[in-house]
Amino acid sequence: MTILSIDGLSKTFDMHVLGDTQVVGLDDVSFDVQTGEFLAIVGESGSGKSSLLKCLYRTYEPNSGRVVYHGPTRDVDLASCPARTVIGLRRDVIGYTSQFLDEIPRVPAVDVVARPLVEQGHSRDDARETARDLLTALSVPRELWEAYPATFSGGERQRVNLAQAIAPRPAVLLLDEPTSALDPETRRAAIDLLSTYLDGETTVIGVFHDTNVVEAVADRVVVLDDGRLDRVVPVDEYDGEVVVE
Ligand SMILES: Nc1ncnc2c1ncn2[C@@H]1O[C@H](COP(=O)(O)OP(=O)(O)OP(=O)(O)O)[C@@H](O)[C@H]1O
Repeated sequence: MTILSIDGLSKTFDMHVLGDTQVVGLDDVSFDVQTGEFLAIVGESGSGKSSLLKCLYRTYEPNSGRVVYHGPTRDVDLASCPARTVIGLRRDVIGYTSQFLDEIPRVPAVDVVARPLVEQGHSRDDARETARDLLTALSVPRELWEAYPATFSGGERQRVNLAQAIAPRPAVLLLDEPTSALDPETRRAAIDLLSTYLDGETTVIGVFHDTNVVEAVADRVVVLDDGRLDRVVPVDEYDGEVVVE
C-alpha cells in the first residue's frame, strides 16, 4: 500500500544576498513510498537530500508539487495543508530527526528519549523504561542516563537523538544522517535497532552517506542528482554509485 505519493516536488531558494539569484534545491521530483518500507536517499553533496526530507516534514514549503500522505481515514497533501494539520501530523504520524540533537536545557538523557512517549500518553515510568532499553541497545553508558546531553560527545548525543526519534514508532520516520558521528560498532548497533525496534509498521525515509548502511537497512534507494530524481532502485540493484552517467 502506498503511504506517500510525491509528485512534481520542486523547491528553490531565493538568495537575496546573491543579488536575488535562485538556488535549486529540488526539481520536479516524483516517487511513491510503500507502507513499512525503508527508503534510503543518496546523492552527492548538494543534490537535495536534506531539502527533500525538509519538504516532506514541511520545514520547507515546496514551490510546487504534492506530497500526499495516505492516512487511515483520509489523504492529506503535506505540501499545502494548513499549518495546524502539519502540527497534528507531526505529533501523531511523522517523526523527523537531523544528525544534531535539539538541546532541551536541564533534561536528563533518559527523559529526552522518554518525552515523545509521554506525549503519546504512556506513563512516565513506562516511557523511561523504554528509553533505558533504547539507550542500552545503543550502548549509551548507564552513568550518562541521568546526565544532561549538553555535555555529551557528538556520538553520544547522536545516539540520544536517534533513540528519541524512534521511541514513539511514528508511522513515517524521516532520518537525516542519523549515524554520521558513530563509530562502526555503534553504527552497527544503531542499524540493528532500526530493524528490530521498528517492527515494519514504521515507514522510514533516511539520508545515509555510508553505502554499507544503505545496503544493510534499505529496501529501495532513491538517487538524487543536482535536485532531480536520478533513479529509484531496489537495494540489491544499487551499485553504490550516486549518479549513473
Ligand atoms: N535554507 C536554504 N537556503 C538556501 N539554499 C539552500 C537551503 N537549503 C538547501 N539549499 C541549497 O539547496 C541545494 C541542496 O541542498 P541540500 O542540503 O538539500 O543537499 P544535500 O544533498 O542534503 O547535501 P549534503 O549531502 O551536503 O548535506 C544546495 O545547493 C543548497 O545550497
